[in-house]
Amino acid sequence: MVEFVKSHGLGNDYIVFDKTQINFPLTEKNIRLICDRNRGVGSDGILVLEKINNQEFKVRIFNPDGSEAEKSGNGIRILAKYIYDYKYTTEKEFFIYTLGGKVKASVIEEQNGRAKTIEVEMGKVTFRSSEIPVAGPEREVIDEELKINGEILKITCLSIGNPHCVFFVDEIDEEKIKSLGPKIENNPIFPNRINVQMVKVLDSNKIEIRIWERGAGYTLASGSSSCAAASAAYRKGLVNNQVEVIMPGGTLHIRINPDWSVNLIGPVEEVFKGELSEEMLYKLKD
Ligand SMILES: N[C@H](CCC[C@H](N)C(=O)O)C(=O)O
Repeated sequence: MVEFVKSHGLGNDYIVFDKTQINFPLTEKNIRLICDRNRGVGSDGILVLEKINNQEFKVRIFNPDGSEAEKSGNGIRILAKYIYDYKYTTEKEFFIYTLGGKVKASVIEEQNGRAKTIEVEMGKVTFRSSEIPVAGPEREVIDEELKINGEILKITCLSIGNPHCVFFVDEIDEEKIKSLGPKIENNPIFPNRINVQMVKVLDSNKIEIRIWERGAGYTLASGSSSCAAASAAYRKGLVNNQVEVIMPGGTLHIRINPDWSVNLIGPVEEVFKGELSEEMLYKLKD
């Protein structure tokens, strides 16, 4: 029997598996099938948890297209809630190793022994082209021109473990992010592809964003995208170091520290628990 929990962070939903229960290969085909909203469980991604000890955990993060991600802000909050609620730890603060580095999660609000609000130390951002990566000469990618759809965009790119491409607008336009998103995501100057954010600065402590995620497409919220958009705006002097990031799914609170490490605070909700049926497991093992 393969059990899972389905949770979301502001409408960005993930399926959580315990690694010890997984008895099928984590192939692209299988990840795509499980994340399929018609033929599978359906989600914006999969988290596979491995316990190291009472305070250290490891996670693999998968996008619904089957690709593996280095980091996920909503994913880490969802995983932290799972670790706490299902008593994998006796602590309220613990570390999670991701492909994009070690992060620290803290349960900062709970109700009846279940985590409601999580803070994540997401790691440091870098604007260096070689660390994102962005093709071309070694440089910081700030306000560079990129031609997309015959339009010249000014982009600021960074990594917080996973890669992000940020552009600023006067007015949010959902159709525009849905048309530009895939063209930017898959542009050859991004060897590992890239997550995309359209950003409208509302005031010195508030931005509104729309997201096109690498390997997932349009999502209602994204933690790492929130960190990236806030960091790009801060680097350009458009906001202070504490930023509310407003998305269709809700608001996340970001703090950019002097060393360019970024903290993220936001809610998590568990929706249901389930188990993969024998028929599904038969397909996954095929
Ligand atoms: N699609 C992302 C991973 C998930 C990020 C997002 N869901 C978040 O909350 O940070 C990537 O390939 O880097």
